[in-house]
Amino acid sequence: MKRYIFSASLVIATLLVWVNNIKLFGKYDSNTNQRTKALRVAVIPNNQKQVHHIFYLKVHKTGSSTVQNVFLRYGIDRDLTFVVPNNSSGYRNVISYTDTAIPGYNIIPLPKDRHFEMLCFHVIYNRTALDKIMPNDTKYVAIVREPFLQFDSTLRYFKHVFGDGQNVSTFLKNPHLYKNEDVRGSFTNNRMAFEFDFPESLFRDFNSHKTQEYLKKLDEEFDVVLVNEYMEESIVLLRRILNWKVKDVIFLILNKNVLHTLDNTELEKRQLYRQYAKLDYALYEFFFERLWRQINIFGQDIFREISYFKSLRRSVENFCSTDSGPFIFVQNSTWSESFRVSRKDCDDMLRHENDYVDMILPRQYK
Ligand SMILES: Nc1ncnc2c1ncn2[C@@H]1O[C@H](COP(=O)(O)OS(=O)(=O)O)[C@@H](OP(=O)(O)O)[C@H]1O
Repeated sequence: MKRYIFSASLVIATLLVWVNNIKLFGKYDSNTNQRTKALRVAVIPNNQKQVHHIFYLKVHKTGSSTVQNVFLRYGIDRDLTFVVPNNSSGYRNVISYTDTAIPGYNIIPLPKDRHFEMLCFHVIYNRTALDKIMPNDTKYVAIVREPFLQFDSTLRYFKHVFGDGQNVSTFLKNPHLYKNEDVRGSFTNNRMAFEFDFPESLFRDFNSHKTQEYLKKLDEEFDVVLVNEYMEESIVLLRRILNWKVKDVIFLILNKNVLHTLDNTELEKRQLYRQYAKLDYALYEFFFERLWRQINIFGQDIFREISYFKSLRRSVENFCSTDSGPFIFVQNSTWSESFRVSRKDCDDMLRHENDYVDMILPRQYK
């Protein structure tokens, strides 16, 4: 009888683990019957080394500067070698608005006896080209934002080009009448998808099947895609996958635009934009869903870390925006040893990327 109960319990336990795995690990690649890369990378042993090889796709108007600052701080502190723009874009902090990174064309050549470790300036993704400059074990990270908010942020940022937003509905009703249709030069034609290097034919002629095929490729190639609306959740996931310390990933919000264009025509504009920016919506929805699948792999503990991180960030934001002493002391926790956040840390978190370029250049190319 005892043996029967034991065997029955074992069967039930096995079934529970199996069901739980399906729930936690979610999607299986139908071709290989394997978990997709994003879900594999999330299961890392605790004793793994910190990741130093990173490509970060800094997608425009998604909160990308806030996250870039985390990479710049980390890389500078450890003297990592950055891929740096050579100013051919006209900007010191932009590799290219239209192309991927190409040595001798838009990036400064590799310093002697070093290899590139981090790329975090604006550039267009292209895996074949990036494989030529980044190490094989590079983690690929990117960021997306709810498409209409990304579009609205773009319009406000480039107000000198787009005006005060009055003509947006007219444009969205007939986008093909505008030169915006040339996807390479455009900041409003599915810009996020363009930066992710979606095939150009899909911008002219949307095809759901081909879009999903391309998303499958991105799913295999990117380790973490952060979602602006869940920034803290995304950053905690990133910290775990890179095996970095809590202090490394604290951030202050950068590049906030206080202007607002959202008004009583917003609903109409949203509907028109969804019709127009099909690639951006497909991209966002895909990685939104994937973010939560990845987070869930870590179980309840990651949710505790997220709420700890949110409250820590509030304290840091408060400290950095007031005149309240030279540092705050952060007690040790399940996720971190104790550490201090100093006035210098606040300055580092707020420093503009151009100032980081000025710090990187003399170190790498002395
Ligand atoms: N942490 C966090 N969470 C949510 N949103 C954030 C965050 N950090 C920056 N932002 C918002 O992102 C917008 C700026 O994006 P980028 O830094 O990518 O702009 S840029 O392309 O580098 O110019 C800009 O959006 P708008 O204010 O709507 O224009 C920022 O407010």
